[in-house]
Amino acid sequence: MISVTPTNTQAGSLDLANLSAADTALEIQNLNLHYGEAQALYDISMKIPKNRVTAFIGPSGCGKSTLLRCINRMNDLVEICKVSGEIRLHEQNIYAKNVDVAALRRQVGMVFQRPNPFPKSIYENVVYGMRLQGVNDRRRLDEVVERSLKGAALWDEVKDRLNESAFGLSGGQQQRLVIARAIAIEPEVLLLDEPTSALDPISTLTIEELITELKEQFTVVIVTHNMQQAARVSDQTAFMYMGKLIEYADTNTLFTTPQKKQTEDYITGRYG
Ligand SMILES: Nc1ncnc2c1ncn2[C@@H]1O[C@H](COP(=O)(O)OP(=O)(O)OP(=O)(O)O)[C@@H](O)[C@H]1O
Repeated sequence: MISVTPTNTQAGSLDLANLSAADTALEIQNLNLHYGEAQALYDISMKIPKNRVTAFIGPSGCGKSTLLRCINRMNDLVEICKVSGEIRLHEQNIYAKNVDVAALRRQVGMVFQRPNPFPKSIYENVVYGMRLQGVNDRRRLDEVVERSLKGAALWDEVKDRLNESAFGLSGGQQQRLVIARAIAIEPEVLLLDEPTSALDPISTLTIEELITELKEQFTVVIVTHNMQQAARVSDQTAFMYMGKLIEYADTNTLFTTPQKKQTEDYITGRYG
């Protein structure tokens, strides 16, 4: 008995195994990852389609966040972490020696589980990345602030208090501010690591609606513990177990007719 019913209005199904280059945002190939002696990812290969939402699901410790963090090389910050294999963005392996990691992280933005606004005003949080790039033209920054806050469905709530501290916002508003900060520099890919797990149900719903809008402009990859959330927001779902990619399919297909017994056991709540 399948307990999760996909409810989102998913984009039409894609042949994920044979995705054309034009439809592919990222291609992960034979990715293996070790933390010291312990292997956390085993030979992961998958194509992540453009302008869609891809969810990584699976029981705690299966490697979802590790895989997500490989996509913008956040794992570089972990000294004992060793990666082999490739992740290609525009045909370029992001693990190649000549890659500018700061530039990669501008193309591949990330939002974490807990909202992490900077101790600055709402306005300065949004323009932080622009200022780092040396942009100080007020009119241009004003435009970015309005566009990004509208894009993060926060503008109407904060337009009259842009110079107030970001810490005065609710948790859900802070998470949307962090999304506005991430999209202000116009990345191509947005990585969301359990973005609603610290939020109340209403804020969660707002962020889920936002994710569906964001895919028009960005490729979104989300890690979630919550299968209902994956079913609501994602177009494709990857089920991982013990560091392996067990099944990757359109969300509707994965939740209604899983091909692997491990997937079926997980989505029907038999383990995890
Ligand atoms: N910095 C680290 N150093 C050593 N081991 C790590 C590190 N980060 C993760 N691991 C290990 O890698 C494995 C995968 O962890 P990861 O956090 O990617 O799983 P997850 O599926 O995202 O789990 P959760 O849903 O609980 O967040 C686990 O065994 C974890 O203990």
